Amino acid sequence: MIIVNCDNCLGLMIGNSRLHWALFTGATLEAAWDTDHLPALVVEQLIQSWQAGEWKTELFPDTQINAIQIPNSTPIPLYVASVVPVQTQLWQTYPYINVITLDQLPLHGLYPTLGIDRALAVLGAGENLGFPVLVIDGGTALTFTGVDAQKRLVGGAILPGLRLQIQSLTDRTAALPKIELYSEMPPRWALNTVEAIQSGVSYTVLAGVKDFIESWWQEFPESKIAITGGDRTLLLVYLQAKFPNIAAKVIADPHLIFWGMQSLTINN
Ligand SMILES: Nc1ncnc2c1ncn2[C@@H]1O[C@H](COP(=O)(O)OP(=O)(O)O)[C@@H](O)[C@H]1O
Ligand SMILES: CC(C)(COP(=O)(O)O)[C@@H](O)C(=O)NCCC(=O)O
Ligand SMILES: [K+]
Repeated sequence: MIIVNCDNCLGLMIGNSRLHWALFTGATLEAAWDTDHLPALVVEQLIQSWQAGEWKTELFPDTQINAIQIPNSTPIPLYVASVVPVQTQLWQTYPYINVITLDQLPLHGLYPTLGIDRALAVLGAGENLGFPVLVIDGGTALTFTGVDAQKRLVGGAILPGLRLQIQSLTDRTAALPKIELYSEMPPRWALNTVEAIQSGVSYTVLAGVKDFIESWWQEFPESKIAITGGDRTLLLVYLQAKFPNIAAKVIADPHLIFWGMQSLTINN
């Protein structure tokens, strides 16, 4: 297991849609924000500044980090977890990078190709809420990841996330338009194309989520369930609309991956 030792350090989770950033001071999560994947030139600029101990917060306009006064000082340590190897590559020239890998986590029974985002999120959820725990991550992919009381991976599942489902219909059909999902459950029996897509995606995903949760509770009746990722709020609103009793027991938390990183810090 690695020990993350930091006064001021950056955490970076590289997802398939976006970058997820965190500023830690010791074991405290001071700020978290998301950006798009960055062009190589911007990455170069950041690397050079951080090496000189300068934060370059102006490169993250309109994000939480701009509200924080951080003194420039020594080179800034960067802890990276990534499920996108070409994006990881961009940061590899930074001398103060630490790439977090599965073997560094205090979890058992992980299979070698498991996503580090899933492992960190389920670790973070378990450290905060207790084990066993099930994590639902509504990201580019929608994933379920469950760990038992002994911190052993029980298993999980992967399906296309909400945006990806809609996008794949638009991309691979002639007649289906580009649409957005609304923050409310649409009517099930649609009478137009837009609502038909909205209905199809939201009702089937919701039925799947409910089924995975109920199945998990059959094995682990006392287990906490946490939901994270860019679609967590939408999924929870859908769940509240159709299955309020289940929704009431699902805990939404955008920072599970960073709680996982935080649990590795020396000050923790
Ligand atoms: N600015 C955004 N860019 C991309 N996805 C977004 C954005 N805001 C909300 N989302 C939603 O978040 C989901 C992606 O979740 P996210 O956790 O960012 O993915 P990843 O961790 O794979 O990068 C998409 O399905 C989309 O519906
Ligand atoms: C399933 C994922 C694509 C999810 O990535 P994300 O949606 O968070 O960008 C990622 O966790 C991954 O690449 N996993 C490797 C395969 C596995 O977990 O079994
Ligand atoms: K994710």
